[in-house]
Amino acid sequence: MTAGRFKTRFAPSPTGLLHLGNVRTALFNHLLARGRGGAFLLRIEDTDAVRGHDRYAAALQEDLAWLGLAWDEGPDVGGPNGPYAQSQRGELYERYTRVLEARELAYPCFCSEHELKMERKAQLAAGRPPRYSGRCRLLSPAEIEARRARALPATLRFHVADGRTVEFEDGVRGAQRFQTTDIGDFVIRRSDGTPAFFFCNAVDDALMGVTLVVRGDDHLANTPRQILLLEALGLPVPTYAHIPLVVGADGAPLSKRTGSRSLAELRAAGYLPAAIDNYLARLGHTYEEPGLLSHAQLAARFDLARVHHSPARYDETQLLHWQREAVKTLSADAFWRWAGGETQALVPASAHDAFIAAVRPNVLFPVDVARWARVVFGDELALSSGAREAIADAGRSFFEAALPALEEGRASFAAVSGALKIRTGRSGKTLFKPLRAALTGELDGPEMAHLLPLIGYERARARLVRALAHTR
Ligand SMILES: Nc1ncnc2c1ncn2[C@@H]1O[C@H](COP(=O)(O)OP(=O)(O)OP(=O)(O)O)[C@@H](O)[C@H]1O
Repeated sequence: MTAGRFKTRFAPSPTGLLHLGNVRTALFNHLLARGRGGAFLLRIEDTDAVRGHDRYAAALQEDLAWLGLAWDEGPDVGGPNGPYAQSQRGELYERYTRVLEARELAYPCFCSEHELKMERKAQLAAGRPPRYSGRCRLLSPAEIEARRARALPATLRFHVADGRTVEFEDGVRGAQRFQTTDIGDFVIRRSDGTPAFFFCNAVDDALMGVTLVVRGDDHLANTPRQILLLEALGLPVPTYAHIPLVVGADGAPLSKRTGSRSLAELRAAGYLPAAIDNYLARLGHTYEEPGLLSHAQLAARFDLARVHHSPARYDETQLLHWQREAVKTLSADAFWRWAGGETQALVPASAHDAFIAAVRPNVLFPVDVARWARVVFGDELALSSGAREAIADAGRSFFEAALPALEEGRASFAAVSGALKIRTGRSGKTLFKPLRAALTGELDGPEMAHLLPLIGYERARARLVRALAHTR
């Protein structure tokens, strides 16, 4: 067991792809570890009998690595407290349940689901909060043996002494108090022999030397139970910080079960790690700095005291804002890789830098870049309906004048539009709109002064001839 060093962790259950809710929890833990020179640990919580664990465990590691949330201990990288997948730690949990049994703090419970349900119903009807009555704790050794002889399924329950108060200082929510009388004896091993989530989770945090647990406030009610377990086992109790969940537009928490948009999906669409990083670090947490920050800067300024106390609402407009900021900062090489195969195939090497400079302010995703690559370098220019209309409105005489103006100005947009202004007497929108429509097929886009040299004289000429044909 390592002690002392500041250590946070992310402990997902690999039951689906990570969404922005769980990713933000991972990020907050990572920022805290990096900001305080501590360690960040990744643990895979795969004890429940759900299929697909391996696939999702691999996917979540890929996601975290892509986002730059490298773990100092965990799968692949190893560390002194492994193994880091709970499915490989069964013996350890057994050992700690035996400790509780030996201390007479855990006992087998043979109550059936039906019996428990009836008990809860009766308690609720009597206006009391439902909790296990502790009935099986009173069984004598002989009665226990008799039930075992009948092969009755049994869970293992942890005995919670009545009349105590569990107190802890939550890193976000401040002082917390829970009465043990409200908790009741709870299950630490299911009847199929698998250990319960909060048992393994608490034991692992202690054994792995985690000093700060930052997790969603969906876990708040587990915390007093986990503190009681760790105290009973004589294991160190970490500090806890419960952060409000990220909710969707409908106000419901993002969840794997409800098919919230996954990080993998956002990555495939071309969202950049810096955009996600900056968006999530500010989702329910305040930074003074308005601009894009590096991960190290985000970490240095992260503070649990600035985590908001109400649920954070996922807002795609904000995410797009950070995406725009992140696109601005991509190096030419990174931009090129991000832009993808279609753009790489269309844009000649000699035009790389000029093309990036031209389109960068107008693109958010690789599909946008590819669209401009087709507009500039494609042979077949598609005309939007707006562009068709603008060309028709400008009329035949406009394009008859545009051809010699192009001849004169060649690939300089200032020269071409200047010559066209003289020839047609038009200026402003009435000049630029049909010209852009004919040359790009669109009414908006990157500056024509940047685009025309890339489109080049030959292609531009063909496009004006085609526009002329459209005016007939
Ligand atoms: N919507 C959310 N917002 C913020 N944190 C979340 C959200 N959903 C889950 N978490 C947190 O992510 C961490 C990892 O959780 P885990 O992968 O086990 O997901 P989960 O709790 O099973 O969620 P899900 O509902 O998506 O299955 C936990 O600390 C959990 O509190």
